[in-house]
Amino acid sequence: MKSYLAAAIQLTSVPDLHKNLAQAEELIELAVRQGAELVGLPENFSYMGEENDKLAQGDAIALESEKFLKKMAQRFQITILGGSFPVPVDNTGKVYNTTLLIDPSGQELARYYKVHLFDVNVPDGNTYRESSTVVAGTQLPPVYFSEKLGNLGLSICYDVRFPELYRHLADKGADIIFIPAAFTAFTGKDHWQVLLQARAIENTAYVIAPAQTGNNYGRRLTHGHAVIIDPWGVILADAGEKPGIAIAEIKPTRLEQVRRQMPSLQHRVF
Ligand SMILES: O=C(O)CNC(=O)[C@H](CS)NC(=O)CCC(=O)C(=O)O
Repeated sequence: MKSYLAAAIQLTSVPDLHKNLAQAEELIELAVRQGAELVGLPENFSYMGEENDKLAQGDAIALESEKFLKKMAQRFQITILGGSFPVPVDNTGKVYNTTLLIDPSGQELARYYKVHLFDVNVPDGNTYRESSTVVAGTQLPPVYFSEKLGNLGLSICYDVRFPELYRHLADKGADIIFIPAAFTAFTGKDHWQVLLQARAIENTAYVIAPAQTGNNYGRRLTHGHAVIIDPWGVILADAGEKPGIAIAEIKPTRLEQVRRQMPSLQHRVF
């Protein structure tokens, strides 16, 4: 593994596929100009909208999103995580909430279907029933072993509340964990940063957390603050509340140092 720059992209995705891809492309290009070699996009980067509209356009969103990711990876010679997008599941009328990791040649390296679905009545009055349109994945997420970039672990958004999933990634050797999200503004203000720092600290791993921000549609407000966190839990970059990027250096020497200073992964009893 070498030292390199990684970027977490922050978007306000809306119910307009092509507009979202154009916004994403601009920010990917900005990250690449600043030297990023690994770039992550947030959950539902290509479409945020009413569940029924998302389903109705499911095939087009899935196809265009995957094509877009491959095109960006090849054009800019980067490894890219397509935070998530819906992929229709045969004979169900539903989709998998899917994240894809693509290499600079456009090859798919890893794929994960979100396991934990956000079926929550948020105390601000908004109700979420992700399971009404999404089929839960049944497999733990993969770790992709990259000689250059380190071992890259995948996850999506609400997963962040389930530490056992990240222990699995740590057991598999994850050095860098992706947590792309569309966190609600209401839960995000109290939970987002704390949960992300906890996952970084307890697994002594970098966390790259691309995010949705602002008013995506209707009353849907997302928290923003795409961040990159180091294995000690320090926030290296924070995109704030507007669309933009968080960019920071990923360093193998820092990983080794923190794992020497705090060898908690080696002290596990259970
Ligand atoms: O709504 C959409 O259009 C797209 N889907 C999402 O944003 C997903 C599923 S509803 N959001 C989350 O998982 C938020 C989790 C969260 O906010 C928390 O854990 O507090």
